[in-house]
Amino acid sequence: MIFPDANMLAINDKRFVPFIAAEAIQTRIQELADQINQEYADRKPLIVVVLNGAFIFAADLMKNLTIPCEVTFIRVASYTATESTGQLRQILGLSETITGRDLIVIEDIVDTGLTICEVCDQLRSQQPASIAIATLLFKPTALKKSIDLHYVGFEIENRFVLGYGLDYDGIGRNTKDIMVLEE
Ligand SMILES: O=P(O)(O)OC[C@H]1O[C@H](OP(=O)(O)OP(=O)(O)O)[C@H](O)[C@@H]1O
Ligand SMILES: Nc1nc2[nH]cnc2c(=O)[nH]1
Ligand SMILES: [Mg+2]
Repeated sequence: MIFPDANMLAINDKRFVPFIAAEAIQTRIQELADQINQEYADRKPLIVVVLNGAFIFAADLMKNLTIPCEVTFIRVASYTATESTGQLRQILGLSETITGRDLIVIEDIVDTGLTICEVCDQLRSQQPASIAIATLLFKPTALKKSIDLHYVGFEIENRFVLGYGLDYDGIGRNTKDIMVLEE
């Protein structure tokens, strides 16, 4: 990945080095938004942002959308509630009726895919008209569940990344560039 202004970020014992530059991120987001603007030209999608990680990507993507759209924010509970069917993480915060709506779910990263699969399964149970996924980052070699990703910013190798919404231990979400854990 390219990065023009070399620098380094240290958090606790970890060192992160530049990986995807802010300019490259913004250029790619504009391309994704152009695609969404075309494909949803005659629809009014509901943008479903998965907090916390996706908040910066979602904001920049939405600024480049020219179609009418609404936005809502959900969170996947970090605790697990054991039910007879197995382990289920709840979706918190969804107050809208999504039945019959065209949903675009926004994630910062699809890694194992477990989070986005859970989110989509639970959204699907309320019978939306359609669900598309937009993720800024995708680690294909880490994927544990097969999932159809409609809008992918960057496919990356299986390394821990940080910045532009992504954290390490709660820190580091506020960088304009994406950094990677130094090997
Ligand atoms: O594909 P997966 O292996 O499930 O990983 C991806 C998820 O992990 C991160 O969220 P996290 O649960 O760490 O919470 P956060 O968004 O609040 O940082 C990221 O924002 C995705 O939601
Ligand atoms: N910060 C961060 N969070 C993640 N959640 C799943 N994969 C990652 C990653 O590579 N970095
Ligand atoms: Mg997340």
